[in-house]
Amino acid sequence: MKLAVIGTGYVGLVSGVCFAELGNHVICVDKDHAKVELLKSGIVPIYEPGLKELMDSNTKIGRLSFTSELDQSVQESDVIILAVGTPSLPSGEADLQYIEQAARDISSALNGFKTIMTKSTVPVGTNEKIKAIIRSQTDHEFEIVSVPEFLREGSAVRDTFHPDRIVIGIERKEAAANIVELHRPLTENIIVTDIRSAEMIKYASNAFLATKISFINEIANICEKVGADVTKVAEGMGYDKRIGASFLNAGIGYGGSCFPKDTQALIQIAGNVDYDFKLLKSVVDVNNGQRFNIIHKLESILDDLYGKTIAIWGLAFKPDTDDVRAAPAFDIINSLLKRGALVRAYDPVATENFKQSIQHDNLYYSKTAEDAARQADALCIVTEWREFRQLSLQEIRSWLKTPNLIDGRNIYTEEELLNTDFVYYSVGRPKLNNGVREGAPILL
Ligand SMILES: NC(=O)c1ccc[n+]([C@@H]2O[C@H](COP(=O)([O-])OP(=O)(O)OC[C@H]3O[C@@H](n4cnc5c(N)ncnc54)[C@H](O)[C@@H]3O)[C@@H](O)[C@H]2O)c1
Ligand SMILES: O=c1ccn([C@@H]2O[C@H](COP(=O)(O)OP(=O)(O)O[C@H]3O[C@H](CO)[C@@H](O)[C@H](O)[C@H]3O)[C@@H](O)[C@H]2O)c(=O)[nH]1
Repeated sequence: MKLAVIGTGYVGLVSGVCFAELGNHVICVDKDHAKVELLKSGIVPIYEPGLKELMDSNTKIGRLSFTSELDQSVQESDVIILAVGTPSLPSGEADLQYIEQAARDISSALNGFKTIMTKSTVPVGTNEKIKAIIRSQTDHEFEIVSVPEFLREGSAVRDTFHPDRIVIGIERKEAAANIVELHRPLTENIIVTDIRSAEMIKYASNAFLATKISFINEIANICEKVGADVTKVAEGMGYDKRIGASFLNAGIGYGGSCFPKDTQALIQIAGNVDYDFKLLKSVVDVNNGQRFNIIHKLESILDDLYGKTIAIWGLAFKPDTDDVRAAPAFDIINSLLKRGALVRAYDPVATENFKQSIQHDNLYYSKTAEDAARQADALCIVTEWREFRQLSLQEIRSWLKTPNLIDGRNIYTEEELLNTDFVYYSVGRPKLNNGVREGAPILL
């Protein structure tokens, strides 16, 4: 099949490359000329494991190309895939300006029947708007299909080749054949439904996953007070197939370009039809507070943070990505700077992106984990990069001025802390002091 992918961000680029790998001819289009030039010269503008190799091999054999010329790409393709951004407006609603512009751009280029497939996450009713925009500008026939994307950053290539399901929302089920065929090599789990339900499946899925995270984080906060261990609690819950073990990792809360924006957007979608989505509002509230537990824990050890040196390991919103959109590290670092702390931050790949948003006299970006930790009064683990896990606690101890470790992602076990002199705070597990549990009240 011949495909044009509009928007070469995390979703568009990964989808384009993977569809090419499946044997389709793919033209990736972006209005960002600098990005297109990078892609043309073989440089992947994002960090995503496994993407570069597939991009290179498919470009080489001529199945994959990059351009800013939308008209020609649309005219040469059977299926047009919309993968432009839908960020949040200040109100929390999804900003549809990019997708509406892309719809206008496509409509003026149409030269015959096309299938227009929306992968961007869009509020219920948006595909109908897209249809109306295109209909108002062309007499050519076209079919609108909503195929929401469920990939995760950091494992986007793997997720694209092994999706749990493909959701296809379409007005006339009989028109779905080519889109089913396009996705058939990926999974047997293909659900064909109406467009509004497809749009809602995407928001409901993200909102549910966000709810799981806030739920376990609240359980973790209670565990800290009653002397229980949330990792054991989650394990015990997870064996119940109705609950499931995934997405029960307690920590500093969710970030990224999807959960924060999509939960807000769903609250707005509900609000627009006079429905007060109380549960989801609480999920967001819990998440917004969770990251500050790191600050409270630091203050409980160091008291006043003014003039203290705090090392931050991890700036990306999760490991294996350079994406810092809505990363909890922003709030944590800003809060430390506000208290007069000196911050030494390190991330294996996301530093450059992070730097573009915060520069401050008291914020130093280190080139190594060791450099960030040197002579620090405390070390905070904000993102669970594998690199951090591979360092020995003895080594880390030798770099720090005082052995204070705040593990926001529970990367160490209690056993590993035995025989060390760390003051160790994690999330939802008892505080350890010199390897010994401290402060857990005994419940009778
Ligand atoms: N990032 C994810 O993990 C993920 C996963 C699932 C769904 N989504 C959804 O997919 C959509 C895209 O997300 P993303 O993270 O890939 O966005 P992104 O910001 O990384 O990329 C969007 C790209 O679209 C380009 N663009 C915008 N308007 C254009 C136009 N008119 N013509 C050509 N190019 C245009 C931009 O220049 C940019 O390169 C969003 O709706 C998002 O919610 C994202
Ligand atoms: O048990 C968990 C799992 C995740 N997180 C956090 O949740 C956020 C999101 O993580 P993840 O879902 O792995 O990454 P995303 O790339 O944001 O992917 C989510 O958002 C995408 C965009 O809509 C969807 O396509 C994916 O299905 C959905 O998982 C990150 O900050 C994680 O640290 C936790 O705190 N605990």
